[in-house]
Amino acid sequence: MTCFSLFFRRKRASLPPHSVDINEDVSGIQNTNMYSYKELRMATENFSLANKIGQGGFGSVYKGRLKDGTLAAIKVLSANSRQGVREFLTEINVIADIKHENLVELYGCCVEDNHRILVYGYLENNSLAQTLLGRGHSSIQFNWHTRRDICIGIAKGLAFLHEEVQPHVVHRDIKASNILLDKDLTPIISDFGLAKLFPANETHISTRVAGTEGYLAPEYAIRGQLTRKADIYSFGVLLLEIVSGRCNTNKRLLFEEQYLLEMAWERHERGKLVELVDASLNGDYDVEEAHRYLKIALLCTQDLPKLRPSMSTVVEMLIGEIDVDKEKISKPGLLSELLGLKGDKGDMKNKSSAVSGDSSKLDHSSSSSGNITSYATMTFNSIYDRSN
Ligand SMILES: Nc1ncnc2c1ncn2[C@@H]1O[C@H](COP(=O)(O)OP(=O)(O)OP(=O)(O)O)[C@@H](O)[C@H]1O
Repeated sequence: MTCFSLFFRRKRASLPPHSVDINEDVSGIQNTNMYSYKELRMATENFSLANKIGQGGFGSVYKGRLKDGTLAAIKVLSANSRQGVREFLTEINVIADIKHENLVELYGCCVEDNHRILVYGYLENNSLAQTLLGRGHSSIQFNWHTRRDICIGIAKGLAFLHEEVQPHVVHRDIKASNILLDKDLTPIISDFGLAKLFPANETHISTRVAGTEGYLAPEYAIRGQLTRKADIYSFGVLLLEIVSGRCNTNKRLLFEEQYLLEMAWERHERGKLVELVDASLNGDYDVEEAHRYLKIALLCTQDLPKLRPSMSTVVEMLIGEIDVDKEKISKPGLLSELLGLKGDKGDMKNKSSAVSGDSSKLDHSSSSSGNITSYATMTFNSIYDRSN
């Protein structure tokens, strides 16, 4: 096992199952409504399959009607939850006091015997992963205006967490499946189980890496250095997904098309960024705006965290208040330093085999594009694949 594989034990790597006892201190929960198990059982008709609306790492999610008639999404921590009790507590700790139109609303929780349940506002239109990026049929029309509004809404929610909430919140798991849509297709950021609070005087912390493959900022994935810029990187990846209508990684495609971020950098260098816009829009979009959005995505996914704009700047860029054309985008490069792989392509090839032992993908990457990010992503992915 290489040292890198420690980072990537599971797709949603965090705590090992049962690392925190179910009875971990819940007595401190004060800042939210406490529901009785009986009320939630009645709300969901005894947690019936008919009311089950989702399944995540945490456990099952049910739709239910509370005593006062409000519709709710009721998340039941499963006995063998890999999200764990600690994330249950984090979720309450982080969002119970926060209200924003782009953040999920926590109505309360239930802590009774071994039951650990979270109760949220119910959101009618599933997640972006299930709708925009899902393979199944979705009745939602994601036209350009809708996509633009979704991008702006997510950015505003994140800017609020990063810059207005005290202590600041880093979400750590911004991705398509954590963006839910309400009945008006307003995007709502959910799933705060991995979030970290940053007191005002702390700019970064070193932490165990948790998050989702494909969205992880390199400095965080490699060094565990967490700042708000890690969320901004993930947001950049998500922005690319929304504009292009595809997942960041799709291993069923031709090799050259498997990694969306690679494609974006490659198109950017050829001055053809706009080729990435979702073909299903049939050209019905504002070309300048779409180009701007793709450029913002690249600004957010620059290797050096300090070069990535803040979230409030991203909001201004998205709504057109800052001229993105004047912004310089720094090509990938830092990854090679982080991996200790400075040098020419030949160098990278040799070291790649040494690190991962899987030279076929890496050879392909370095010879086809010579792009260091591409190379490093391949390294990440091969390490990741083998450690799972
Ligand atoms: N507030 C909500 N309103 C409506 N549906 C919800 C709500 N919260 C969750 N869901 C549904 O439940 C599903 C599972 O959500 P959950 O947050 O538990 O897991 P996930 O984010 O999909 O996966 P993971 O836990 O691995 O990140 C969602 O995809 C969504 O369909």
